[in-house]
Amino acid sequence: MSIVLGENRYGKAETRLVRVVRDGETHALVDFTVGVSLSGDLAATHLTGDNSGVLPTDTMKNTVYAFAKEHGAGEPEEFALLLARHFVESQPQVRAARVSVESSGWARLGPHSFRKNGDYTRTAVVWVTVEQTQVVSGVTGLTLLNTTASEFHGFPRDKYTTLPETGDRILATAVDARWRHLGDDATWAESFEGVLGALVKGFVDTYSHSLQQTLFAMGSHALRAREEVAEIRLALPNKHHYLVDLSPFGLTNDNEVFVAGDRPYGLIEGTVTRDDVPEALTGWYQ
Ligand SMILES: O=c1[nH]c(=O)c2[nH]c(=O)[nH]c2[nH]1
Repeated sequence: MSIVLGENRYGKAETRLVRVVRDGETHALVDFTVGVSLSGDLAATHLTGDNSGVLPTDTMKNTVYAFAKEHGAGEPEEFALLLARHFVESQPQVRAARVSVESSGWARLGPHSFRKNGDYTRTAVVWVTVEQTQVVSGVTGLTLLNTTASEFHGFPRDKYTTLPETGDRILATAVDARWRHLGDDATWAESFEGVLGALVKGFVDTYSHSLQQTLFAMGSHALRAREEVAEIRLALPNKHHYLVDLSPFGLTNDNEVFVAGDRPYGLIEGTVTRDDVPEALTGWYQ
């Protein structure tokens, strides 16, 4: 028996970057959380402690800030590509770089005043290897709710099933979506807004018999709306809303009073793909 080193990577997680662009009196603001992770010919440091190939994670953090000054921090995908390409091109032992950006939106209140948006986070993850580039955009925490047009029935029952069938319920979820681009040069902001709009439209316009059906409809809307997107991975928590029993108070409850459940919650996950696109790098949605 021998013990061998398996897959490994290293990097700097969650570098917090705020970049202000001063255009006279009017300022613009970008708020990114950046993750860098490198892999390649890095066995020596694990096996013998030879650090000759280990670009310090501190340097990765510094590069994020220096690039924000030198190149600006534009679209998350663009900034991530710039960083990932830099690490692969400048460090021969690095064969692949994964750079993630979480972008928090700030709504303008005045020339230099902003209010933080809490309704969702935009994300980008890029992988750059010596041969390949892959860009994945996404959104997390986009909470959507329909007060009707949702049923759930026809499911199997066993001796542990207590869930009543319903022909009218609240359907709510916090969308975690990632979509893989076919290329690496989309018009990122427009593409993001397009996918976001399509996902929301898919949720709103679908008469749902299950969150699974809604997931496929949302993914299909996104792929139909944006030809630059190859596939989309959705993770949809089912944010259950339970009818409150008002009968002890002599009151009826005709789908009007609910308790919003917290945990546990159903978690519906799936990928919606065009059937004619090249394969992704494995684990592209991670
Ligand atoms: O849309 C739903 N899908 C399920 O798989 C499920 N399971 C459950 O208990 N409620 C629901 N709702």
